[in-house]
Amino acid sequence: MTWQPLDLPDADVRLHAGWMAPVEADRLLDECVAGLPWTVHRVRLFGREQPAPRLSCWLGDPGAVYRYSGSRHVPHPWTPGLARLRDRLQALLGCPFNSLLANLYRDGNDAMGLHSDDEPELGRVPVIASLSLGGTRRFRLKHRETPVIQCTLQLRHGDLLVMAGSTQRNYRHALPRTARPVAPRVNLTFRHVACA
Ligand SMILES: O=C(O)CCC(=O)C(=O)O
Ligand SMILES: [Fe+2]
Repeated sequence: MTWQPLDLPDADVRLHAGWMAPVEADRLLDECVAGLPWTVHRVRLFGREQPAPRLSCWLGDPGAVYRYSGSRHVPHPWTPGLARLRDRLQALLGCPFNSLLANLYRDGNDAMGLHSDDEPELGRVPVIASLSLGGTRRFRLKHRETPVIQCTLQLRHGDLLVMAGSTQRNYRHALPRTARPVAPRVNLTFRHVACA
């Protein structure tokens, strides 16, 4: 398998199914679940602060402070394994990543609602590289202006999804809940934030 561009107007989304080999993905999943300082972030939803339905952790370079859903996040330092993965993704995609949001979806009740990764510090044309580990989950993309333009992908263990260009400006994305029994899933989204 290699890169598959998604056929979506006003966007640049590419999926490399099985980008990371299963053995390596197994090891990284275990390292992340056991080794990252997971917390429940608070998110602002309809004007109210509430606990996010998932566990999360920010990692990054010391200056890469990031505002997300109304809170200010100072990153944890890179672990050796995640710093190596960051270097690999920078070389592969030819762009810098100084920050990583890791999410742990413990079961099908954990989810992420429709949003864009369009905070000002990500810049006008952010490149977001997202690695999926663990249980397969659905990922939805929905056009902002024309919501009938949407697509749903299944993200599997080792899949790498890259959202670039005008994707964040024109689309929102989500990881919906599911009633199906699903294994825990870790998602690693590498980003570049402008340092203050
Ligand atoms: O879990 C996913 O695949 C999506 C995560 C996401 O959209 C985010 O971290 O901003
Ligand atoms: Fe996102």
